[in-house]
Amino acid sequence: MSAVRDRLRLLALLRGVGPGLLTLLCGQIVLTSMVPPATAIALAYLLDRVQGVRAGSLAAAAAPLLVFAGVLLLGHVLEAVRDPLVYAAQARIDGKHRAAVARLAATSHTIDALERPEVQRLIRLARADPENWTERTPGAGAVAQLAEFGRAITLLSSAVVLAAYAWWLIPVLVLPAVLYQQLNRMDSLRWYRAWRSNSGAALHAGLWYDAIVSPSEGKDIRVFGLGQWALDRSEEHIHTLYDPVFAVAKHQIRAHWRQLALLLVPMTVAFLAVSQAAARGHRSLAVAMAVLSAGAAVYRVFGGEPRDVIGGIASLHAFDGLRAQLGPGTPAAVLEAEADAAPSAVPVRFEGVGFTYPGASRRVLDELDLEIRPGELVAIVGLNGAGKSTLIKLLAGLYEPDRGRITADGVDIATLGPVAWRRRIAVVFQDFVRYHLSAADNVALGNAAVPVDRAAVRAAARDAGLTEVLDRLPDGWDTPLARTRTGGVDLSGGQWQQVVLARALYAVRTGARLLVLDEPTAHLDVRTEFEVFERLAAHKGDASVVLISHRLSTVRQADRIVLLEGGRVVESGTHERLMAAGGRYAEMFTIQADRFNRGYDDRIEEGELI
Ligand SMILES: Nc1ncnc2c1ncn2[C@@H]1O[C@H](COP(=O)(O)OP(=O)(O)OP(=O)(O)O)[C@@H](O)[C@H]1O
Repeated sequence: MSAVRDRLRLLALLRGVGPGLLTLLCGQIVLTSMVPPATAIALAYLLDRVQGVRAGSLAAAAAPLLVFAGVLLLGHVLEAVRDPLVYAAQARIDGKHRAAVARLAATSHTIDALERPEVQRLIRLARADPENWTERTPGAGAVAQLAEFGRAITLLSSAVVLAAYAWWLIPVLVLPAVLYQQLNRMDSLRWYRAWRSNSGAALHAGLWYDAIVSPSEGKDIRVFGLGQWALDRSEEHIHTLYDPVFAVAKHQIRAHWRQLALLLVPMTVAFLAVSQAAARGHRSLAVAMAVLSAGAAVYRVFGGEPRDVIGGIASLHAFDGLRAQLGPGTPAAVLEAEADAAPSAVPVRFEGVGFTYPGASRRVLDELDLEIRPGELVAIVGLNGAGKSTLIKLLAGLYEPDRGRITADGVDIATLGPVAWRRRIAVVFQDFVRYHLSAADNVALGNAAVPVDRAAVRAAARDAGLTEVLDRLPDGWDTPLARTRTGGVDLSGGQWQQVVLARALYAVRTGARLLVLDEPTAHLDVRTEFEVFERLAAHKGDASVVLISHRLSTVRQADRIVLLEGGRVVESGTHERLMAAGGRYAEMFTIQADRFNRGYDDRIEEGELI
């Protein structure tokens, strides 16, 4: 029953093809399915006439000859239009299906689900992207399923021709043919399982292959001389993927005699019987020819591709699995409607927040209390691994606390809804994204919810100290920030940080009231960093700012400095107060200042503190 439901689901995808193209495709399939029996009948008609006319005067055979030629010609035309029609239909279905997978993945507003290997596996399988070494797509499955109806028409109409001659031809020819197709389908299923059982190898092969051809990994590959090594790894994984598939294929070729026997034995029996009847004059040669060609058609209809249907259904099942993993989610339109277009700055509080990464045992945040007041510039400092970035990810709603809550003006941000909350905040992550887009788009992506405001883009770039960099770009604002794009350029790490800072400042100019920056100045030299900090303080308006930095010389200007250790806030106050208190912050600052004065890196590692 579920097999029927799966097939109906595949057919339902054909709605995405559009009425015009679907009509053409159905027409092509139905007409193609009628060609074999029509050929059989046209042949019988022709032979009948040829037998009946005297040698030398074949004029009476002209009409049946024309009919026969017409049927053959129609078959060729239908064959020729098949590929473009199928290609267009598959492309439309697959495009819509992949968009649905992306939409489903986007309904997950936290990122913990996307970090699960099972979710990534399901996304790859559901998307069925040929780039992921997937050969069978839902589009191919849907079209193959439709084509199976065409084959059923051929089978039925050929069976009618056969039955008109002798009913016993049905069990002799049609039943073995159905069994033949069943064996084919089982073979395809085994083949598909062998293929899927090593899909992880495809992923690894792809990773090494991408590393060889990508400009970023290409640097390491060349510097460390890893080219051949990476190629060998990629080939190893390809072998892991294909060896079991080839083994199954080899076994199937060897065992193919069963199918051959099913094909040849009944066909030989039936064809001998029909030929003999014609030879003895019991039936005319014309009828015998019609029966023989209809009998052959019965077997030809099973030349289809069960793998397309199996692969397409597997992709739909993966889509269901993904939906189960990600939960129902809330439609983006509903969340958009709930979001406030012009939020105001409000106090944000971490109240007894505890957090452990899914699958990890160590608690990263533990009973953390912190208040960010409206308009305040709070710096968060701490050693590597103290949990600073985690705190920001929770603040951005990318993970939910396992204990306690984060509130905005007293309301839990979890109940505010992700869109409403994210409209209020702008975040620059340590591992920010360098979009292969123009400089202007890279800044304007700070707020995709409003139409691009060129004046705000320019102002944000100016505030981030980016104007000089942009002035030097060959195509100004429209220059793509990627060397792999025509006319594109690559920026230095520090310049990229300024672009991303401008992105966040653009978000503030267009409505965000909490600016969160995770090490926004790590790539900047000390002077530029100082300037950026000054600009930030000057241009943040009434927005609150949370800033993470390892350079304590920069954060000393913050309204308040918060030291994170052991998953909680251990010190909080202005630079002067914390220095006067002589605690951990004062110790860190003194070590850093000393190292800086001696010309070393000013970061402090664990173990340097007493
Ligand atoms: N996605 C993740 N899954 C599991 N553990 C993680 C994940 N991200 C971070 N961690 C762990 O959480 C702890 C805190 O990491 P976090 O990145 O928040 O520290 P941090 O203070 O920002 O460090 P740094 O100063 O080096 O950036 C670390 O032990 C890290 O290994």
